[in-house]
Amino acid sequence: MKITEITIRHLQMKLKAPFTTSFGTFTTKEFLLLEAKDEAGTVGWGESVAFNAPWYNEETLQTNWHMLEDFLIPLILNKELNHPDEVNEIFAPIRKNNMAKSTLEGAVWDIYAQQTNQSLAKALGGTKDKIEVGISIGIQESIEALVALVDGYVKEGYKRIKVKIKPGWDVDVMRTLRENFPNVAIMADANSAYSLEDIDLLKQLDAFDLTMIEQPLASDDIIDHAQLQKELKTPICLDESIHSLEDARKAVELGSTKIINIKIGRVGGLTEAKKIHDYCEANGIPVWCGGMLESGVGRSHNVALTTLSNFILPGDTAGSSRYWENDIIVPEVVATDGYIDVPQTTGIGYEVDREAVEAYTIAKKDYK
Ligand SMILES: O=C(O)CCC(=O)c1ccccc1C(=O)O
Ligand SMILES: [Mg+2]
Repeated sequence: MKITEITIRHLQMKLKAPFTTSFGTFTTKEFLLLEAKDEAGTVGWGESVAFNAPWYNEETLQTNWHMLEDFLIPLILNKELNHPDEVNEIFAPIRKNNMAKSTLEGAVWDIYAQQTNQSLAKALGGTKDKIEVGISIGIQESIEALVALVDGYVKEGYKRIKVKIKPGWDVDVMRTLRENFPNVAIMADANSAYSLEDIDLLKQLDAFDLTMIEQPLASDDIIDHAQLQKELKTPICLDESIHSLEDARKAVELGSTKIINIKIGRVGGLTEAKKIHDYCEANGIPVWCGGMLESGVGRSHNVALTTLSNFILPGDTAGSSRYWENDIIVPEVVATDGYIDVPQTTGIGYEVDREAVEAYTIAKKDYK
């Protein structure tokens, strides 16, 4: 397999409803979509999950474009590749910039799956033909509004409800949810809004039988999380702090995390995501697939990854219609009773709707 042509597009899609986390509110989603073609004409797709501002991590879609254009694409274009795992090795000398790396690596995986006549899920070693999904709900105007939203999603069948928390929107919110939904799997995601000084507040969350608390402390920390986990009954799940297999190993050895949220972009691609998955499986650490408000392309990669056996907990990969009026893939990703059927056709298993892509594109550049 040899990639001979690449196109980067900058897309802008309006979210159906604003999504608020402890670090900011999204009303539209801007992202890069990467199309790669090999010498046989096979087309593969990758999505950058970097946002337009460095809130979640230090990358932005503009830094991703720079890294892809000036460093990553030149390393891959016209190079003979036998397997997508080689991309992970080729990119290794370039530090960090994981979301940029993952954008191109994902497209290579899609092409590889098609060239070997299998679904991306099978190419990754996945075993499930349907996956269990949960949903992530942003910070709302009022607790009543949140309860009404959760009620709707529970009735739709989502297998786990995650809510965003921040100082001032935490203990009362979680108590009210537990009172209203005694039998639902509920968790909280703080996106690094707390420090060890908040330990008494965080301990109050232990009363609500939460499945886990995600990334309560600093985005680059694994030391304080270990301290916090000693004092908490609720399992800690790391998101922002884990960028590689090495990070995962250190966090697990220190006792900083009992569960890991794997995001393909954050860890630099599907190969590294698989490595973290395999390490966690061998060490009794359940994983689940996080989300970054992806379009259908990124979503399809998340669906494929979630078919690996140690994705035991429901992920954040909700159906397309939870985010978009019109997604850029056909069919859209559909969640029914909290399950998504994994497509069996080759590659990502969904057709990219080129008309929709063009309609959302605000910039574009070709590389040969
Ligand atoms: O529905 C999704 O895609 C997941 C939403 C979500 O929780 C999230 C959205 C944007 C940035 C960070 C996060 C997160 O998991 O921390
Ligand atoms: Mg998170």
